[in-house]
Amino acid sequence: MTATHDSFHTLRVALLGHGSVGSEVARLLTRDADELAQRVGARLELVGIAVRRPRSDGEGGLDPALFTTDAMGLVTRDDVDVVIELIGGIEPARSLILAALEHGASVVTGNKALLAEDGETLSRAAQAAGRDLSYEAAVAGAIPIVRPLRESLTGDHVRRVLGIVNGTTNYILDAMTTSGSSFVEALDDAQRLGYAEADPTADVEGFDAASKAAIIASLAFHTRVTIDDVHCEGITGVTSADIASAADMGCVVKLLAICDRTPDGQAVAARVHPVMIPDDHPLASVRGAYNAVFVESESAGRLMFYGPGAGGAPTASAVLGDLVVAARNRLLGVCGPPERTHAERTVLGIGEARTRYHIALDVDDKAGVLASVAQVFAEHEVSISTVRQEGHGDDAQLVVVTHTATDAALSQTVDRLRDLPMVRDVSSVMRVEGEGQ
Ligand SMILES: NC(=O)c1ccc[n+]([C@@H]2O[C@H](COP(=O)([O-])OP(=O)(O)OC[C@H]3O[C@@H](n4cnc5c(N)ncnc54)[C@H](O)[C@@H]3O)[C@@H](O)[C@H]2O)c1
Ligand SMILES: N[C@@H](CCO)C(=O)O
Ligand code: NA
Repeated sequence: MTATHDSFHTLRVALLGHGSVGSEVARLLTRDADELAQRVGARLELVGIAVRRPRSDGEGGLDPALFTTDAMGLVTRDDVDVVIELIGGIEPARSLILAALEHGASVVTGNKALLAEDGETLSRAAQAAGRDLSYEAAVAGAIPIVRPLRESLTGDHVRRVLGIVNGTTNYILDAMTTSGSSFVEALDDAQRLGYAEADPTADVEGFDAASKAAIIASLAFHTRVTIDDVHCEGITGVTSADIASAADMGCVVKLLAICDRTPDGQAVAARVHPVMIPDDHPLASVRGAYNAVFVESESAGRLMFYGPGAGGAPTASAVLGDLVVAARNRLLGVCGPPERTHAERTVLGIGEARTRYHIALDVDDKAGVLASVAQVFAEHEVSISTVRQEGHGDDAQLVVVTHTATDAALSQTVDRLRDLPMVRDVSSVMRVEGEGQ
């Protein structure tokens, strides 16, 4: 028999932030109140929304009395069961989350920047309080990836996770590739559509993807990886020439987060940088603000998670999913499985990563140049996969794609190439993923 609304308990929810994601969460919590009550087994009452500036207009049809600028007062109310943090940034978000947990509330957050910087403090506080700390929205928006890594795959050995985890940069690279938009035009669109962070530097410089890589690596490899461990290069240096060069090779340029562990499982690494990937690679067809995450694990094999990685409504879906689970747990008087970061694995630097390079060199068009260039590769034990010359005379360019080598050897090779008198400029250097050794 279905319970009537009046027979339900009420759980009280406080929301911090009413921006792209917060406003959508508030809207759905209100619109779907009856259905959510059925799913949880209790009504979810939104008791306050913390905002930076006072509101009297009852934005989004909400009762103006819900809005407050006293976020700390809201999270420390004795009657709040779940706090949803959607203001972003390190402070005051960290202090608010810690205060909420200390006061007995479970916490749902989408704050990858904070989790990647100081997730350990938050998860210890949640464990000490016996409350849930959930953050599905923090990685790849709507795509369920945190829960699969934290729960579904926790009996397997994850070897590598490879993903497009930033919608803004994927949107920009896609627009530059397919419609020839400029970087600035595409970024403006991404901001207007609510994909970009409050400060879009976090997106375009790769920090947002690096935060997600740290969270993914921590969950996948059961160890603690922070933002400081992640090698990070953004897309501000990607030129239309790089995109054209990739197209000539049958590739597209994507910003990838790559998390892997050594075959013995003793060390892990996480990096974010632009790569060229072949057109027929599944990640090449991830368009617009969509995200995709590949997980390779010992027993499960290759799994792919794909979907909207940013935007108010998709991200609100992940937040509400966490909210329903946290609320059910509150009713049962339990909390979900704690994060297990028992393994203190070494985190390797970028120099030890094994990768391939695409290098474009503006060179003098004369005898012996190719031999001199090839000699530099040989000296660093970097094997060349393909080499082609484009143009002649003053326009001569050599495009070299290497086999796999350590990043340290590849970057030393590029430094030496810059010193060669017949190399006028190293016009493009980009790592290559996909087929080939
Ligand atoms: N937008 C997305 O697609 C997306 C996706 C996944 C995760 N996230 C994360 O969700 C969080 C919110 O993102 P958003 O896009 O909604 O941001 P936003 O900038 O649109 O909204 C943030 C809101 O918080 C308010 N705020 C900031 N500081 C505050 C404070 N001290 N007290 C009260 N209110 C304060 C701001 O006024 C704003 O309304 C961030 O952590 C972000 O990284 C966003
Ligand atoms: N700014 C982020 C939001 C999702 O985390 C992005 O563009 O992917
Ligand atoms: Na997610």
